[in-house]
Amino acid sequence: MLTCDHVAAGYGRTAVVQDVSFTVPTGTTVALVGASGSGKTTLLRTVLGLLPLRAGTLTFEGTPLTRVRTHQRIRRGMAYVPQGQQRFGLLTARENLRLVADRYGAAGARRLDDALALFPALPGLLGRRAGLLSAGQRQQLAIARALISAPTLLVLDDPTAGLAPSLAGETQDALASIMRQGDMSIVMAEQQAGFALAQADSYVALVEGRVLSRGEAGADAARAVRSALSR
Ligand SMILES: Nc1ncnc2c1ncn2[C@@H]1O[C@H](COP(=O)(O)OP(=O)(O)OP(=O)(O)O)[C@@H](O)[C@H]1O
Repeated sequence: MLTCDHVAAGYGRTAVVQDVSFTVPTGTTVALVGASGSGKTTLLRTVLGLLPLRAGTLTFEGTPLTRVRTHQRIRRGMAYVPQGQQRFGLLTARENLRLVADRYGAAGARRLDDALALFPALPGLLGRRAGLLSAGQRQQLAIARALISAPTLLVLDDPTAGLAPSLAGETQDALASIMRQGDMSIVMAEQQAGFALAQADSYVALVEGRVLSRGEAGADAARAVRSALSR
């Protein structure tokens, strides 16, 4: 379980995220929605420890994260898929996946197969350099790589933003399947307040870095939040 309690974060003199509180109960998904620039990425980077916490508390699996660095958070079970994945572009897709799978022996090999089964296009692309994949294919590769580490908390930054509808649909199907399995907690940022908000267990809507509303997710919440955010 992740708890964000009155969290604040920003850059230089700019306060971006202010007084944000929510929890991600184990095995559930929280959709983090808000317009471009509302602070979603800033908040996610703070959860990972890539940006310092300026106020409030972050607690993961019962432990305050104040002195826990990013690599330690990852070792404790967090995985982060940033928006617009560019890393390991010179390695093939297969090498990208094996790099992670090899750390986990037989379990890693099994999880690699499971991850490939979620993304029908990936098996045919394994020999291609990651840098030559399309943005959507690279996004799928990045999610697959994160899944192989069997995280307890998967943090996804707008995983379908800017993707062609067919690839966005495939990625959404895979994410919906992961959510249904309920093996991990998920925080998923989304600008469009669409798929994530409809499918998640709960949501947090941000406006200018502050919580506009939060509650149970679902189709009704998606409609209400879209209407509130467009005002
Ligand atoms: N490195 C940085 N230095 C200074 N300001 C930044 C930096 N990164 C982001 N910002 C500012 O912080 C604010 C929030 O940005 P953030 O990327 O968190 O928003 P977002 O909700 O994730 O947007 P999007 O949906 O477009 O990804 C914006 O005003 C942005 O200009």
